[in-house]
Amino acid sequence: MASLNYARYGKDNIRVLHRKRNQDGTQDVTEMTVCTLLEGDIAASWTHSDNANIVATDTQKQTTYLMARLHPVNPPELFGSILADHFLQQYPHISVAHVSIVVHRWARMDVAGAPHPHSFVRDSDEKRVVNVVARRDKGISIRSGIKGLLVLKSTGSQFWGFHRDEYTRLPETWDRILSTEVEAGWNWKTLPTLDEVKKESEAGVFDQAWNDARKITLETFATENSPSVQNTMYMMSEKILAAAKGVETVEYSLPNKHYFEIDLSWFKGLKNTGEDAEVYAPQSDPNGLIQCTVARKDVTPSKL
Ligand SMILES: O=c1[nH]c(=O)c2[nH]c(=O)[nH]c2[nH]1
Repeated sequence: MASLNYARYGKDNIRVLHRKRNQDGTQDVTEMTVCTLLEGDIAASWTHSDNANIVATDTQKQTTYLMARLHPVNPPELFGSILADHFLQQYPHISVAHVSIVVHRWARMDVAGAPHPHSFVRDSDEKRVVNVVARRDKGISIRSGIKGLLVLKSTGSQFWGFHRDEYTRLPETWDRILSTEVEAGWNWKTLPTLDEVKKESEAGVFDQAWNDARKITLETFATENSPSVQNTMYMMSEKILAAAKGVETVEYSLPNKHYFEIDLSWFKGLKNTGEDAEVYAPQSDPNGLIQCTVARKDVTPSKL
């Protein structure tokens, strides 16, 4: 005998572009990729070929388009909560609704020195991401984040004092290139209702936290003389917790994208290592991968 231990289903890669016409004649665009996943009294579809309780994934897609037409799409934390809450309100047999949103960058173009009213450029692969989980009678949990923010510093990074034994080859360094593709997330205190999410949204806390987290990430990366990726990400996390009061935990996942020095001394004794290093070999793989979850002192981290 078998039993269905866990099931959820939905529509992934729902692509939406929203155009907003402003009173002053300018327009805004928001492009996002949405994933919806539902849980609840749905097992019979798997176990007994009974689809009566299945809200078709196509319906979930149509609902996503409709909600984007009927409600604000910004901030994504609010839109995700509206969509997730709708699934719980509309379908009593659905107990948990997951909505993930990836927002793609469209930065307003500067043309002849002025912001253009309706033209945009994809200036980076960086994404703003949001994961919303609405649980019936248990509130709305939101994780906000940044993905794909590629950064590099050509000095101001060290790595020394690490454990050494007969397996160690890596020399200590007091000056190296540091590069990473930032993946950062911050988990909000669970909000009891959609109205509470709306209040937070109207107070601007989600956009403020995203701006602060991005600024903190970039400024800490640039200005700290980093002793390790580990320490740098901890500094960033501490600052985000200080800046965003409604955030309970901060997570970072940072690949260490290595740039190796190249010994060129075989050519007439040419110096290209240590203080003389100018030409480096970027490495695509393997890469270090450093991760952490940082909580306020009074909150027990859930994933450590
Ligand atoms: O910042 C770093 N942390 C490490 O754990 C590590 N390991 C390594 O080889 N280089 C680095 N750099």
